[in-house]
This record gives sequence, C-alpha cells and structure tokens, in this order.
Amino acid sequence: MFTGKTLLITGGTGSFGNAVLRRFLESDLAEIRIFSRDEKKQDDMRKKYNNSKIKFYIGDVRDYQSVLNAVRGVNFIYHAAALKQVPSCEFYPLEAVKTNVLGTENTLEAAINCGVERVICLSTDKAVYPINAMGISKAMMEKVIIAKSRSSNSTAICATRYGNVMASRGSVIPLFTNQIRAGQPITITDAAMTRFMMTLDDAVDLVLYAFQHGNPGEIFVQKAPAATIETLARALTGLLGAPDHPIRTIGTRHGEKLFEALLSREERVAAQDLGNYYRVPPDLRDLNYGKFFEQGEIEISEAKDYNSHNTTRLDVKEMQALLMKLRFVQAIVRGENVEPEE
Ligand SMILES: O=c1ccn([C@@H]2O[C@H](COP(=O)(O)OP(=O)(O)O[C@H]3O[C@H](CO)[C@@H](O)[C@H](O)[C@H]3O)[C@@H](O)[C@H]2O)c(=O)[nH]1
Repeated sequence: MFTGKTLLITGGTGSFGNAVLRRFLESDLAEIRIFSRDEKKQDDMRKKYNNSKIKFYIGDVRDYQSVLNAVRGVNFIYHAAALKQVPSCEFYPLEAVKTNVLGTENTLEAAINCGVERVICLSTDKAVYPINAMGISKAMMEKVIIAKSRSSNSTAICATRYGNVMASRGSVIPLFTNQIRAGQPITITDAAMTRFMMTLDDAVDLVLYAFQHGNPGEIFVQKAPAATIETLARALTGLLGAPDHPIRTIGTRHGEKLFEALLSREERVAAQDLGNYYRVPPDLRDLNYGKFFEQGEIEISEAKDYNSHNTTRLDVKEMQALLMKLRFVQAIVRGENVEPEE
C-alpha cells in the first residue's frame, strides 16, 4: 500500500516521529516529509539519516498555511506534533489547546482538503478520564478526530493510544539511571504508582497496523503490562549492580495520577479485542437525543476500565527482562554513556 507514495510526519523531530521514520525508511515509500518547528533538530536529522527520500518542512501545526504547504501531494500523515509534557501543559493550558486541539484540526482540515488517504494521530492514556491539561487537550483531540471523520468520506482518520514509552527522552528511566550512576538517591514520587510499560518498537507496530487496517474514527489501543514505580526503581538498581542504592520519596507531581487508564468503561464495552490491541469504534449515534436515550447501553454498568492497576503486573525480574529489550538499557548495563531512545 505504500509503494511510490508520500508520508508526512508532523512532529517528525520527536521520539515517535523518528521511530516511525526509521520503520518507514524500510518500506517502498517514495518520500517522507518531516514537519516541525525545530530547525536545529531537522538539521541534525538531515545529517544523521543522509537520505534523499526525506524532505524537511519548517512549520507549526498552529499555522494552517504552513501545514497546508507540507500536506499538498501527500498520501499518508502520521500526526505526532504535540505538547506532551504534563507539568508544562499544567502551567500553560492554552498552549496545549493551541497545539494539541487546534493544531490537530488544522492538520486534519489540510488533509481532507488535499485528499490525503489516511491520517493516524498519536494519543495517550492520559486522554482517558483526564485530570491534567495535557490529557484534557488530547481527549479533545480525539473528539476532533471522531467529529472530523464523520464528515470526511475520502480521508480515513484514526488514532493510536499508548501508555508510557520506556526510556524516551525526558522520561523516568533515563532520570533514574542518571541518578544511580551519579550516586544520588532515586527520587520516587509514589512507590505504589503504576504505569503501563511499552517499548517504542511496540508503539510503531501499532502505527503500521492502524495505517493498514484502520477505519475512520477508530482508536487503536496498545495492550501492555504495568509496574509500580518501586518495581521499576528496583529493577534498574538491580541491573546496574546497585541493589541497595538509596530511594527517596518526593511525592506526586502536578497533575499526576496514581494509575492510568487506556480504555474507559464505555470504550471497553464497545471495543473489539484484537489480541495485542483493542480497536475502539467511533460513536456514530447522531444528535437525536430521544433515540439516544432509548438505546442506552446496559453492559456499561458492569464494565471495568482497562487501567495500569488492573492489567498484568510485572515483578522486578519481569521488569528487568523488559528493560533489557531496550538498546538504551543494554548500553547502560555495559557501562556506556548513551542518549535516551529517539
Ligand atoms: O523523579 C521522578 C519522575 C517520575 N516518576 C514517576 O515515573 C512515572 C513516569 O513518569 P514520566 O516518565 O515522567 O512519564 P509521565 O509523566 O507518566 O508521562 C509520560 O508518558 C505519557 C504517556 O502516558 C506521555 O504522553 C508523556 O509525554 C510522558 O511524559 C510516573 O509515575 C512518575 O510519578 C518518579 O517516580 N520520579
């Protein structure tokens, strides 16, 4: 399906953008466009990949015209441009709205106007029962996707939703490994806090799956095991040969949850179980509220959400086995100095 076609990656200089780019460079795509605001990172990528299939576009999803320039002539879009840090979005919620909500609207509008075949948008578990501005803006992004896909016949728009991607830049795994190596105590927010644990490779598999099998308005959810932060810390100290390394509890950060959900109760009832993934269909009921009410959903009262407290729980040994799949952790264990996954 990709032979001779063009893919645009918004936010293409970030971890997800890079991972998707690497995977798609192995396909028969004719061209891959990287769209982002970051001139410097684009320049680094130009040198690093040194590949004439890759074209670079400077722009910002907040600016429709700049998106439109990059979208003309494109067949597929992977939309990863986002403000994704929980604390910064708490302090600047309107910035999250501008990039995550309005930026998505701009991207989808340009896609529809240019006859793009498929768009896959990146979402997060923090969009389910959201409590922080980042999650709320991503939840609104999902609503924009579903609303847009109701009214677009020729462009199929889907989302993929993930939990934490292990060892991505700025995340807790590089932080803990730095603390261990620097001889500083590991700073744990709450020992009992759980997070879904998945690798970037798993996340990219789901993007490919969504491109190949997604129907308009569907959200694909990656199933994953979870671990407590204490298990994660103990797994890392064990791997780095410092099992007695001190741990200090610092308390929950701004806008943080004790556990995350990948599917709400309502979504779990409607979702199709695909083995490694869930496929959540869009709610296609119309605005006729009388009908809406008569056709209520009985199963929802019984359903449980799919969350990081009730999914498979990893113990320290299992967590270590998963960590050792990461190139970043393998290199750290060998005693090398490496940058986080990107
Ligand atoms: O010093 C620290 C920092 C973090 N944590 C904990 O480690 C876990 C993971 O934290 P972090 O790696 O910062 O990720 P999250 O805040 O959960 O958010 C990440 O994961 C999301 C997906 O759930 C992405 O959307 C976000 O971009 C990404 O920052 C959380 O339970 C934190 O409380 C600590 O215990 N100590």
